[in-house]
Amino acid sequence: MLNKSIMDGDNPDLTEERMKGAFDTDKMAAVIYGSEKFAIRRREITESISRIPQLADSKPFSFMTREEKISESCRKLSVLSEHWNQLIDTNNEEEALHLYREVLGLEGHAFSLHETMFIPSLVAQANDEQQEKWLGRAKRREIIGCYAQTEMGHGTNLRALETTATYYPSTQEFILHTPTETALKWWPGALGKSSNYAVVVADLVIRDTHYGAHPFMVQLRDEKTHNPLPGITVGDIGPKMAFNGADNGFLGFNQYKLPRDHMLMRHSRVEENGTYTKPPHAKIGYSSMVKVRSRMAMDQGLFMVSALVIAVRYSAVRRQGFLDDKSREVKVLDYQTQQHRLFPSIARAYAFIFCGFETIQLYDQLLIDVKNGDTSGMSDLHALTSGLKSVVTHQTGEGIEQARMACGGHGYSMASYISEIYGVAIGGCTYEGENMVMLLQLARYLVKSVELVKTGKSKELGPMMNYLAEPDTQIDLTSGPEAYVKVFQHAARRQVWKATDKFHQLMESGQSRDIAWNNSAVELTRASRLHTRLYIMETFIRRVSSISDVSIKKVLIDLVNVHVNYEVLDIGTYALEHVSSTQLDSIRSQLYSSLDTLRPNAVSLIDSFQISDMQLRSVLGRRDGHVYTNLFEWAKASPLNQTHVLPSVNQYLKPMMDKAKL
Ligand SMILES: CCCCCCCCCCCCCCCCCCCC(=O)SCCNC(=O)CCNC(=O)[C@H](O)C(C)(C)COP(=O)(O)OP(=O)(O)OC[C@H]1O[C@@H](n2cnc3c(N)ncnc32)[C@H](O)[C@@H]1OP(=O)(O)O
Ligand SMILES: Cc1cc2nc3c(=O)[nH]c(=O)nc-3n(C[C@H](O)[C@H](O)[C@H](O)COP(=O)(O)OP(=O)(O)OC[C@H]3O[C@@H](n4cnc5c(N)ncnc54)[C@H](O)[C@@H]3O)c2cc1C
Repeated sequence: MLNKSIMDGDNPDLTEERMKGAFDTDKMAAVIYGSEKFAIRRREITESISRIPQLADSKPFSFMTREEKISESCRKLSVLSEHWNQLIDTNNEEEALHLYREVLGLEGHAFSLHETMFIPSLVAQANDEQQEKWLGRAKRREIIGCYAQTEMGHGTNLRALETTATYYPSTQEFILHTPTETALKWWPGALGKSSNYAVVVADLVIRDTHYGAHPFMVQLRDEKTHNPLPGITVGDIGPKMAFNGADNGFLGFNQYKLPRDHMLMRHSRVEENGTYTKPPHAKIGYSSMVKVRSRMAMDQGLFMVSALVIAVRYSAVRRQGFLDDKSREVKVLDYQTQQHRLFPSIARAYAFIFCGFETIQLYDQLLIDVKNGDTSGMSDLHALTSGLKSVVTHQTGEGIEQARMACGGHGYSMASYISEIYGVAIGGCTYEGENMVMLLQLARYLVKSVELVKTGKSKELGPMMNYLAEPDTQIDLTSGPEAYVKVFQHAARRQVWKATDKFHQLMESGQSRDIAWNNSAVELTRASRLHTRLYIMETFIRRVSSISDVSIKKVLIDLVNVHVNYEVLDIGTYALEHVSSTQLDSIRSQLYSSLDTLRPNAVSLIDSFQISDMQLRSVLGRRDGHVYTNLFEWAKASPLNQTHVLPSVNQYLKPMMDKAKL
């Protein structure tokens, strides 16, 4: 059986699709998840979870209130605590993430930030002694932590954080203080009600000198009673667009005392007498953000995949309208418009995940290098992940919204669950650095790269930047995907140079650096997007070229073809400088034929992600495809349907109607 999802009793329309798939979905899962070993482990973990009934949802998420969601996730975490070691290798981050996604879903929970930022901050920022003291406790989940950096008045501009940590050599203590309302920490996930510790980022002050943002390990609550400690004001910031299983919080300090060794001191130090040692790289304290950004291509790719699993399966069972055969309505997946809506996003999702694997590995390597005193890779990874997180989150939002619309009316129902996926995913456009701001961070690097080329120092260009120094050449579009890479290189190069020239010219005309930068910013962000999309395309092609299995490679080449044609058309206005409108017409035709080629494998391509029904939490996207029965059962379970006559009818509507009858 090539598609391992085929099961007796499934909707025959889906079974038909699965039979059509030309490749083994287990083998594809091994490619997606980086190794056969991990793909197998994922399935084993999913299987083991299904044997623990207490880990199942007690009722559909979409019928739960916020309080119920928080309580449900805490209940499951306590069940999980009895089973960690039997379910996963607790030192394996990817296994842990899979377990969390399966059991707790994507709406957030008490440990969301503990695993993603609190522990990584201790790993990267605490010295050996401090790790000895806290890391084990955190990993054993004796304590729950979060990452408290953003303030009500400042998130992006870390240099303006107002929370102070003032060192007093006389007592060898820091005093943490929130001087104003705007200095309240605001947004940190799991801060409001769950965490009893936090890595707090505050402005370090010693003898009236401000040294800027530094991380501190801070106990927030009593370990026995969980009550806030004296001097701490903490609470939940209220409901959000999505991610409401998480208690994002606020936090204020009133002259809160902290022992000296609670500043995380792997890279910068404050001695007993107040002598300050600066870190080997000014931005080394930002590493936890880089860690999360380096994960985001993978995580966002998986968000998009979840929406696509739902939309593609649904499109294979939804019949509406006619093509040639007037005796039976067609599957909506057969419409070219539906394919155009969904397939380029499938391609992007694969591409994002392949990029994600690269950036996760780059971060892990950087962590080792920095520990060995080599910080030279920090700028490259910062630039790469800044651009990638911005492009990927934006395109994921677009893809999920298209998936919702592809499901027609049912996509708008919470039964599809797509709106929740959308709400959580697009949070990524904001968290870990607002997208425009992060595109501008990459732009700094691009501008510097052009300056290197201009001054004859091309040899010093960082990875991925050599194309900026190359001359424009004639492009032969018949020479395969590499030709499309050339189109992107031309377009990105031209835009990067154009934006840099504009910036330089404005400065030469007398504008200050900051004003000239601001007046070039839209062009600069365009340059960053094109550069990042070039990286995504190159990574996708490189990964697919490295695959040896013939049937897997064949379908992924079909997917690459959808990708390169779609992407070049999508940047048509930039590509027009290098590609004629006749060539664009021919790319259009190739896109339509590549959609057609991909069609028989569409369901198998999304099944290959092996996202369980439990993780998907979508009535519309279930593996069995019995959409209408499942939908009706779900609606009947709505709390509103537990009684024929609601109290509000008796209290308001009926008296109103009765009165009108008199
Ligand atoms: C293991 C199991 C895990 C289970 C978990 C289950 C989870 C399930 C998934 C659920 C998904 C949802 C998860 C939700 C998680 C949400 C997490 C969100 C957390 C946060 O949002 S934390 C707060 C984040 N905040 C930010 O990102 C702030 C953004 N701002 C900045 O980063 C900086 O202020 C900024 C913009 C970089 C500017 O900094 P600044 O100091 O002012 O620097 P300059 O602009 O002046 O630049 C100077 C110079 O420095 C270089 N630079 C900047 N940053 C870096 C860096 N990080 N590394 C290297 N170099 C850096 C910059 O490029 C400049 O260089 P030049 O050479 O040009 O001078
Ligand atoms: C779901 C979620 C979870 C979060 N979790 C955490 C957490 O765990 N811990 C934590 O500390 N924080 C967390 N945050 C906060 C988050 O990191 C910040 O909201 C984010 O960094 C953006 O900062 P801001 O809110 O200050 O936006 P602002 O910077 O105020 O952005 C507003 C607008 O101003 C623009 N802008 C700002 N500066 C510039 C500039 N220099 N140039 C051009 N335009 C600019 C932006 O592009 C944007 O359009 C979370 C946020 C969300 C939504």
